[in-house]
Amino acid sequence: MSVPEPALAVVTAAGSGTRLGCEGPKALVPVAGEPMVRRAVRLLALAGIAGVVVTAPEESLAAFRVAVEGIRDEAGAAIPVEVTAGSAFSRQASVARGLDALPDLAARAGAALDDATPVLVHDAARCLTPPDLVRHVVAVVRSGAGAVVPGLPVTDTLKQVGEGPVEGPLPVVGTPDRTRLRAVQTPQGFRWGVLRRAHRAARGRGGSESTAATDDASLVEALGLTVVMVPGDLMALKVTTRSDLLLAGLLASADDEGSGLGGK
Ligand SMILES: Nc1ccn([C@@H]2O[C@H](COP(=O)(O)OP(=O)(O)OP(=O)(O)O)[C@@H](O)[C@H]2O)c(=O)n1
Ligand SMILES: C[C@](O)(CO)[C@H](O)COP(=O)(O)O
Repeated sequence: MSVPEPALAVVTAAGSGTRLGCEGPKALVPVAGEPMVRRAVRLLALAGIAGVVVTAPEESLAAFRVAVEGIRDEAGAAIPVEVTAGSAFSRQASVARGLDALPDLAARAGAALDDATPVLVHDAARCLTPPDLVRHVVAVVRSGAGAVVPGLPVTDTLKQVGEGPVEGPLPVVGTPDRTRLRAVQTPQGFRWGVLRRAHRAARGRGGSESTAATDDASLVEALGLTVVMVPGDLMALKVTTRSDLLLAGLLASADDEGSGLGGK
């Protein structure tokens, strides 16, 4: 049996954490005693990802390098982790910078980087993502999909609203059928050729939060290519607000103690 090509990842960690209201970079905030970025990269390594580029705030590169030192895979071997400057403008622009650093990272990891190489894009803020979900996304890319996203059915009724101030009041203009909607998570997985093409085509639009894409799969959709949805996992929640941080801390402590929490 042939050995599958190693998979690589870009972890986005250059955000400031405005909605969390933290003092320093959000990805350095600890969850159950471990900085979010370290936890996110460590779980990727345990899932067999061969090397990771981390995009960090430009002024905090040294602190991020310390935070991700000495991360090992399941067999105990250190994996290469490259910390590079992300963009203050948008997540999309940060991912683009991470992709620029990927060829050097692949060389350090002794991995090929050809059109079919599986490349994940993952949020440091989803720092509890189970290795099983990571492995599943990679497996679906290896089986031939160009782009794969995990997602969960929504449990609230969703309304579409008209124009107006965010705080409202706003007119309700529609109620989409929620059985066809999914709340999308990361890691999102791609064939390298597809991801590179999608980001190149969108390069001019990442300069501000209002014009940038909110995820990488939508850039692939914009090319008219197929994106496949697989079941997400509640543990892949995104730490955005104070209450998310509290919940993540509780879940991480329970999981670290081997409660078997997690899964769907
Ligand atoms: N310019 C940016 C913005 C976000 N991110 C990363 O993208 C992920 C998802 O972003 P989000 O949860 O919105 O983080 P922040 O931008 O830090 O949060 P906020 O919008 O509240 O400031 C995070 O891991 C964040 O670090 C990034 O790399 N570069
Ligand atoms: C990529 C993402 O996590 C998928 O749900 C999400 O769109 C990121 O949004 P954010 O506002 O940058 O946190």
